[in-house]
Amino acid sequence: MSKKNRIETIFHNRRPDQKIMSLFVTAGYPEVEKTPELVVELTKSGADIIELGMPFSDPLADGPTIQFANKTAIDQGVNIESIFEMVRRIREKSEVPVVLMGYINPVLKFGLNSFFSRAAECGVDGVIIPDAPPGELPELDELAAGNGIATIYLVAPNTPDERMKEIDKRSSGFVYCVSVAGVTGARKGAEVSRSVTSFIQRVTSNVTKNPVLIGFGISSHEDAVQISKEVDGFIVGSALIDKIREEYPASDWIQKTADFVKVLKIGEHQKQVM
Ligand SMILES: O=P(O)(O)OC[C@@H](O)[C@@H](O)c1c[nH]c2ccccc12
Repeated sequence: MSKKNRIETIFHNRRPDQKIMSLFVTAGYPEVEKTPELVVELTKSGADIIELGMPFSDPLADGPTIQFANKTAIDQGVNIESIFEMVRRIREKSEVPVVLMGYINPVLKFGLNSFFSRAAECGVDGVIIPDAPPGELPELDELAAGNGIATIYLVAPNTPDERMKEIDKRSSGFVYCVSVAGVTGARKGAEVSRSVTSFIQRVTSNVTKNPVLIGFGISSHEDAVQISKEVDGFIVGSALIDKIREEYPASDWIQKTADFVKVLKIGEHQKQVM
């Protein structure tokens, strides 16, 4: 992969005690025109990586919050081409690593070859395609690598050790550790922390080449700190979208969302002493 990949740079430059925070938003939610501005503001509030969801009508791994965001975006006509345009606009203002996250069908329909070359042109740094298991589409890995784009694969509690090693080998950028079996969605803190410790130990002993980010169900700074202790950082999606949904369409919805992100990153207390 090319040296300039922004995801690599982020992990390379981070301080030893710093947890990388990746935020997921559905491209075009709540408004197509606002996605670039929202992303730039999230970055100013501490997002280290942005995952842009490519909305799909049948999002198998997603819970109600992201399904709702998907539907809102699709109803506004969001498609892969318009998402590339959003990334291009983000790049006018920010060097934040952008990962496109979505399902394989629309990508295949767009054409793998043109998908990866256009993605690279617009400044995309990585892809997460949960229903394209590592090894099943070798041309996807080749095209991504050829265009300097990281392929981020997922490990889950039901992934055997040997498979985790294989996933690590085939991944670049980072490995996405899905903390619980099930779909995306904010969960209560206790539920997040209880069952995952031994799973995380298994992940950190099998995934040795790539950094590991953990996601699914994180909704507060406290959850994030606790669950990411042994890994390189964390991912938040549904809780952020819930927040946007709560604030939108008041005129200050972006600012309110950005404030929520500051607290997610550093905690309520630190925010007050800043
Ligand atoms: O929403 P949560 O529970 O905070 O989880 C992150 C998640 O939203 C994001 O990374 C994601 C959105 N759709 C997915 C599908 C599969 C895996 C991960 C995802």
